[in-house]
Amino acid sequence: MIDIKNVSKVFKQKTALYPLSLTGDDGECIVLCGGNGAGKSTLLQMIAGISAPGDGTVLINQVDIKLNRKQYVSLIGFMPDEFFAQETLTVTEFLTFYGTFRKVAPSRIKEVIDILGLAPKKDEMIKHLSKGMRQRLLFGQAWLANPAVLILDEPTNGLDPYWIDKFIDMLKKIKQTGTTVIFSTHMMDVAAEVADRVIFMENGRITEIIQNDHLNPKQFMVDLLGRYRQKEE
Ligand SMILES: Nc1ncnc2c1ncn2[C@@H]1O[C@H](COP(=O)(O)OP(=O)(O)OP(=O)(O)O)[C@@H](O)[C@H]1O
Repeated sequence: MIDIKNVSKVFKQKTALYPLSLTGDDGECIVLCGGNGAGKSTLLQMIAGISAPGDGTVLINQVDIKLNRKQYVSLIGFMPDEFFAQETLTVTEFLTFYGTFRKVAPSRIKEVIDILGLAPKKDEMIKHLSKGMRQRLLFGQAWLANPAVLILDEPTNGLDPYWIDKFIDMLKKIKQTGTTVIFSTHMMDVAAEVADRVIFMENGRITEIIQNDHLNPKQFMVDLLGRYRQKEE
């Protein structure tokens, strides 16, 4: 579970996040929505421990990164919005590299490659992969060790409709294992399918939270689209 208490972030003079608190339960999926510069990536990077909050704390399963970084990092998986690795590594080498830190068995690496449809590309260098394949690989890296909390920055960017549907199915299964999932997206249909809660952000603040009661999926979609269009106007 995630417990965010009063975190804020200022870059030089620019406030990227005003003090914000949020919790995410085991098995819950939280989706962050909002326009460019709303603060979604800043918040996700703070939960991932990549960017330190100016103020406040983030706890994962009660662990504070400032007190036990090693344990904190072992509890999370993070998919950034851009590729960050040496692109001359092959698909298998890249996942093996990350798997080594997390003591992931080779059989699990193979399983993730298969599930993500990357088996035909397993010996291909990352630089030769399409955008969608890179996205799947980045997702695989985050999910590899079955973390307690999965943090994904715009995971469906560049995915074709087939892989968007697969991604939605995967997240539904991952939630059932008790993993807390938090991700950002501009795709309301993806949010409507998997979110238990959708958090709208604007200029570094939470502006609205829409809870999914799972009783009326159509109404949830209507509520999300209504809120999204309101923001666009
Ligand atoms: N490293 C940085 N240095 C300075 N300002 C930054 C930095 N990272 C983010 N910001 C600023 O913080 C604000 C929030 O940015 P952030 O990337 O979190 O938004 P976002 O909601 O993820 O946007 P997008 O949908 O475009 O990815 C923006 O005004 C951005 O310019």
